[in-house]
Amino acid sequence: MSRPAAGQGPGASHGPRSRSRNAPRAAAPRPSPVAPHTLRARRLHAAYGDCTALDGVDLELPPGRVTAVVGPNGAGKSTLFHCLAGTLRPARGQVLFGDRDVTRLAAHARTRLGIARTFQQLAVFPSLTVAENVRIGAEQGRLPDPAAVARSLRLLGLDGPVRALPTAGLPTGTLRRVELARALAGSPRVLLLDEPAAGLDTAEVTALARVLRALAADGTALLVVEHDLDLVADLADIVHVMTAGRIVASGPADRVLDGGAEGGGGGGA
Ligand SMILES: Nc1ncnc2c1ncn2[C@@H]1O[C@H](COP(=O)(O)OP(=O)(O)OP(=O)(O)O)[C@@H](O)[C@H]1O
Repeated sequence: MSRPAAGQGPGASHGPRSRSRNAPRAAAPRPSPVAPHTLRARRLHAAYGDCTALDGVDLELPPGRVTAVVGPNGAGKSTLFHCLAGTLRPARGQVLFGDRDVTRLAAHARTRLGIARTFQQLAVFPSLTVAENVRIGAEQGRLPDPAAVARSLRLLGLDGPVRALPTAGLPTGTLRRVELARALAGSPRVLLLDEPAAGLDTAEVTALARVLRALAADGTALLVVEHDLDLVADLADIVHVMTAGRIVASGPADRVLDGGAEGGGGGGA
């Protein structure tokens, strides 16, 4: 995702150094238009003591697209995820939601704006039923829409008898669906997914991919931080490879993942 620095891009050394006053004015470079609900990280830096976790990361999550971040352990994926979700404040850089700077906005306030997340370590309330857990998502989200609870339960196949069961003791695959349904019940515009396939079997991963594709087709922006490269290849419109706190390659999955992303490689950006 690296971009040429100002003055270093293609053609930067060409053209006259000065031009006559009457020469036609070249069109001023315009910032590319940003869709109103695009979540963006700009030049993010984060550190834990002496350990640099993010070293100038740029990322864009456009509506209707699945964006994946992959890379070896310790690359900085979770740190980036936390900065986007609002559970970690970067040392430098910005997080923008459309034109709004949300860098200093707490996680719950971002959820209200429509930035929802799931957790790598499942975080459902064990004594509450499936439906009660999902209802919490509707209350905390962008729109307090009671119909969204039923819709989310249906989308995730949780609208049968399981909806009335306490979540304690339910299998991991079901709990992942509960988490996702809870996030969706708030009608988010952006969905941040931290290892959504962890602990799922092949059939569950296939079903998950189908749901996530449908959400993107409906206009939701998705971020998937994931070790399951088959899922990433199947799902992502664009893949960013992180190593040592930087994005070192970006592009379509078939190009980027050929380089062996989990080993820290990756194709050309
Ligand atoms: N709480 C913490 N305290 C100190 N160092 C941390 C902490 N969390 C992460 N780090 C360090 O920051 C760097 C980035 O870690 P991060 O968890 O963001 O990477 P990751 O790509 O998500 O790794 P994984 O795939 O293992 O989850 C690593 O060097 C890690 O050891």
